[in-house]
Amino acid sequence: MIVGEKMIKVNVKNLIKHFGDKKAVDGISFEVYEGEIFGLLGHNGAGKTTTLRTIAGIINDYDGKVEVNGRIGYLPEERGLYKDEKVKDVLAFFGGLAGMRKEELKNQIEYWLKKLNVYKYKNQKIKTLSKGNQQKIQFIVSVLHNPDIVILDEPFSGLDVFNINLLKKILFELKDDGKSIILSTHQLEKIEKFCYRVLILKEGKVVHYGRIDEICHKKVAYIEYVKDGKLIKQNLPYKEAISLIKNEEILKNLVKFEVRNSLEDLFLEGGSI
Ligand SMILES: Nc1ncnc2c1ncn2[C@@H]1O[C@H](COP(=O)(O)OP(=O)(O)OP(=O)(O)O)[C@@H](O)[C@H]1O
Repeated sequence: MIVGEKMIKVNVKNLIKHFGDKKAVDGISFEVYEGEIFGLLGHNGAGKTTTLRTIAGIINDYDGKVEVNGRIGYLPEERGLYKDEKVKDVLAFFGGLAGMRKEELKNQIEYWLKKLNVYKYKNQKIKTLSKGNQQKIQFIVSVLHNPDIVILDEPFSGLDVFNINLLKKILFELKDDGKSIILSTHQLEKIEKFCYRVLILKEGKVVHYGRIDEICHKKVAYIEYVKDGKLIKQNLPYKEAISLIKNEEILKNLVKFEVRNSLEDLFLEGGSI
């Protein structure tokens, strides 16, 4: 589907997913375009992994609509490779599963191992590699078959600063090549100024959705006041907060009023605006 100039690669509409009584994802909607890095943010348990697994086709029983337009590569949160097998054999196995031809597979394995600085381990068993290097091999599994949409669940966890930067550089290259990257993280500092657009989730619901620069520049006020003996805490659009404190009763009982606009603030409070 094309909207304006942009090709939509993933279209999620009113997605709801229950696990028993637990609503893990509660009616979220968003789009991911061709050639962008899209961030899914939220604290532990916010619903990020469930959303990514649904897009990846691992979860099939859900309400709502999930349209995927292209081939998917997926780095799961729970890392798991065949630890007693050699790096090159594991990659050949997964590439084969994805339908890659022998010659192409050989070239791609070599290309990616070199790109991620792990070529020298190609004949070693997975279990002999450090955690970070095992993760790099698992990342290679997710991109080896040249997917259009790369889904990465917490791709930076377990990597040192050098490798985080290496991975970021590679993700930028993939984006410039027209791929759509969807990644999740609970570490904000890892994605600020990196993802172009983000979806912030809290308890399965969308708290913010849009361009990171717009979200950060949207003026928000955090307000605390006592009403009927209860402390009310709210994040509100700045103008709304101003008109609220024009109410004498609220002004009299005001505990805190702060103007906020950084992503970190919005993320931490998770208020609805
Ligand atoms: N297979 C499952 N069975 C039961 N409950 C589940 C299952 N998977 C997820 N949940 C619940 O759904 C909610 C959302 O979980 P999810 O893993 O999607 O969150 P998350 O944002 O990825 O968290 P984290 O950062 O900790 O990985 C949590 O309350 C979790 O306990």
